[in-house]
Amino acid sequence: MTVGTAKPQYGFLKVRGIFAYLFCLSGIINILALTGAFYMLQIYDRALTSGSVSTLVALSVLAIGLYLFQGVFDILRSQILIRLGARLDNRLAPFAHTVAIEMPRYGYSTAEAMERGRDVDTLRGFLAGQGPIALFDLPWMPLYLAFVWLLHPMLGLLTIGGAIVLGLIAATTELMTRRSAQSMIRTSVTRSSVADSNARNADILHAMGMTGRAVERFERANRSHLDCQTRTSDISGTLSGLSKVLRMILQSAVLGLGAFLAIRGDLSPGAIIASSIVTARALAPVDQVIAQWKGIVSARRSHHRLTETLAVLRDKSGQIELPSPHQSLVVDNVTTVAPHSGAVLVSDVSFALKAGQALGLIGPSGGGKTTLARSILGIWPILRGSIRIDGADLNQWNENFFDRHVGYLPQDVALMEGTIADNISRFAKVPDARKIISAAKAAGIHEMIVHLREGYQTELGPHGTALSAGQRQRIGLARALYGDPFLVVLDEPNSNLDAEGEEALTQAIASVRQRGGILVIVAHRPSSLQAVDMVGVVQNGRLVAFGPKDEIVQPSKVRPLVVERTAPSERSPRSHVGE
Ligand SMILES: Nc1ncnc2c1ncn2[C@@H]1O[C@H](COP(=O)(O)OP(=O)(O)OP(=O)(O)O)[C@@H](O)[C@H]1O
Repeated sequence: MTVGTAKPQYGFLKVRGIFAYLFCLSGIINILALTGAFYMLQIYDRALTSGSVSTLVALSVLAIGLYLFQGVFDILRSQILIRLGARLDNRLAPFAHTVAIEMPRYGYSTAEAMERGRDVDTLRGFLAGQGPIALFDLPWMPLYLAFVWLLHPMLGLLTIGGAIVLGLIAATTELMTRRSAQSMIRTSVTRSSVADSNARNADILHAMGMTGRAVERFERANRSHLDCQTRTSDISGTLSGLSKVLRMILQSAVLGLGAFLAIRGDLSPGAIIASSIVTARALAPVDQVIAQWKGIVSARRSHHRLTETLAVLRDKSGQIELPSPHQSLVVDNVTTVAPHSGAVLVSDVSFALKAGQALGLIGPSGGGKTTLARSILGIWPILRGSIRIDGADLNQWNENFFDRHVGYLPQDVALMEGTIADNISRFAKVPDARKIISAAKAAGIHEMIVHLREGYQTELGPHGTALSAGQRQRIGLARALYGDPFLVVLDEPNSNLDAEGEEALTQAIASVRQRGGILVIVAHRPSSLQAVDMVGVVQNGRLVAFGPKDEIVQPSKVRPLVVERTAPSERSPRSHVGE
């Protein structure tokens, strides 16, 4: 999957320096964390034995100073991690969102696509939590083990043994939760898909009394997600509890062993307390890592997916801006497959159009007209062949080309939340009022718009719900015509139009031709073909006929525009409709 956008700032790689800095900072914090142990050693073995109050005061002042330092470094570390999360978010969110927008084109569900956007949130949330702190502290564990070893090798051995057991628990947590964590993502995506589909089809659910069943469907998806979540939490919760108990046992065991060694005269009383403090501190990160395991796994998964996401973003920013197209559209031997299933939907289609020509695509329902229109615009990636505009492959044109020189009206119109002016101007940063009005006039909807109370500033709800289907279609047409694009593709633009709308459409097609543009229209009604000069018949995924309208559609037989449906295995030779 390649996506044309600005150059991705690969935030992950650039944070390596910060990670090194955080590692060193964690080193300082961990060294300072030995303060308590040293303080105990000095109090018991020096101040108490000498009975010197001034030594006690000096040691206490020093300890307080070191604690304060540790606190400052701790705050610094967590602030850096929070800012790192925000910085990653800033850099990655636009790219993750671009991919989320692109994914449905490749057959992914909206819920799967939205998951990419959530990955950025997951990663930022993780960086602001306790997980990374535990991970940064973990490598400094040997420092504490060495300290305990120096106090007495037997204490060192006991602590190392405890650390190994806790490490094994962490590894078991990873192994046992891996599979259920994956199922959790799957069930979460399914749940979001069901919720999304129910919300989108609210009208149908209400009108046909399907709400109850829709809720049941959601409940089932929700239950299986919750089951997965419970299983994962059960495993990590149990192992986390076990590790906590073990840590407490170990701490007491260190105290006990220390006391035993002290009784034998091998250890000072101060060392007993110090070893207990240090053991607790040494094992805390392992404990934390186990407790935070769910978050760590989610963050790792999000990181992995974002890395993949960024890898597929192809940089088109350096691409040379080609001159404005003004000559031709060539569809050369194009074969398109369905995203995901890989089924061939359109095969070996070739035709060429010159500036000033308009092509009407006709044929039976399901024949492949929409798929061909989508392939021409690069919405669905083509498997074989090429689409060339003024000789240059579609891949060579950058996003500016599509913005300035392409107009598209899809079958389902798809207006966005915003004003009518926003929608017509394609959400231009600086909308050009002249162009908006001219596009609205070309679509024959200017009068209707100015009669609205807010005129061009009328806010459309999500999906343009404030308008009728015919009005939405005409605003969609105006959006396709905005800025006089060179290539205009209209997919059944008249399915909701009245006679006046049809007339405006015919005029719009004629004016695209007059100004030297190229227009492709997917048509079901003969009336849409009035202003076109070329006709192509798409049947069973093939262009079975292509040529001047007068040759392809015989006026006496205009009715049979809808070609008889043939079995998918039959491949018709080139033929003329109505012959
Ligand atoms: N997302 C998809 N995944 C798989 N197959 C698809 C997808 N969309 C469409 N198809 C299949 O591709 C074939 C062509 O569909 P297409 O929408 O291009 O036909 P059409 O000629 O535009 O039909 P209509 O006139 O009814 O709009 C159909 O058999 C359809 O089932």
